Amino acid sequence: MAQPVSTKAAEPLFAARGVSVRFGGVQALSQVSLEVAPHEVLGVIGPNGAGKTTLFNVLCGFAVPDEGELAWEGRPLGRVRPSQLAGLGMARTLQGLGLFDRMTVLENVMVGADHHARAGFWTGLFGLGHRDEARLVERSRAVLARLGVEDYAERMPGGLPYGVRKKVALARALVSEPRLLLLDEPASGLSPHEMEELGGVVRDLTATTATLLVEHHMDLVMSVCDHVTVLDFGRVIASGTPAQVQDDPAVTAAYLGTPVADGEVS
Ligand SMILES: Nc1ncnc2c1ncn2[C@@H]1O[C@H](COP(=O)(O)OP(=O)(O)OP(=O)(O)O)[C@@H](O)[C@H]1O
Repeated sequence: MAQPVSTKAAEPLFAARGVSVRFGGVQALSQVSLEVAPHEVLGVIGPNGAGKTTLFNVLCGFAVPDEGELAWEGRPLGRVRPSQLAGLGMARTLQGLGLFDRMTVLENVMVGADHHARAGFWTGLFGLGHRDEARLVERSRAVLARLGVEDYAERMPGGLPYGVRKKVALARALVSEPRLLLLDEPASGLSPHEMEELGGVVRDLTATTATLLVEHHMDLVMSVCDHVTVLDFGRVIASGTPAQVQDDPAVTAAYLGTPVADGEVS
């Protein structure tokens, strides 16, 4: 097996250390560690049941690990709550898009900016000054334009094509100008063209934002990620550049369903 490499020079923006999660008798995650450096794109892959969703939930603060910790810029976060992560400058998109059907696309995106609005968007609805609100509208429209869906700003999301709704969910995450974006299967349901566009957006974001994506589509992972962490049966079995993990026999074995011997597990 190729040795896991550490080619990361920068202090990690976000790190998980020794994270373990059990569900009854199932060890969903076992001593999982990873680091996301500023401006990098980290992919998390693994076969079905490898623990990707569980890890994503821990990173978002939705699930509390039995062991291990998360750290932001080197500082342990302790017990993490989703709202706390947003305050640090972290945004996420989930597999279920979670758009509000009774709000326009633009309003859905504005909701994502509550990290910037001092009192939060809902309070802001009643208390934001005109100038603040105008700025928020402008920023939300700019993000929609960046993703090529500004023409849908006044529409309700319900009847829109899935690819458009997915971009709206991404716009809602981006409007808070996060330093770290967590994406759970961002390419699922997208056409090859939309997937390519998504890859371009994620790469462009590296100027300001680090991204961690959990993804099944290997083409996307291999083309946009700087580093990839591979899970199998809740363990990290490989990590390195896309080329390194692709050449790793433990990764091939995991995807072919061949159990990896204990000695090969890093
Ligand atoms: N709430 C739960 N209760 C019991 N077991 C669970 C629960 N959630 C996940 N598991 C188990 O934990 C393990 C990891 O599941 P997880 O959903 O994190 O994997 P995954 O890599 O996201 O899988 P997939 O690619 O199929 O979505 C699996 O064995 C799964 O059955």
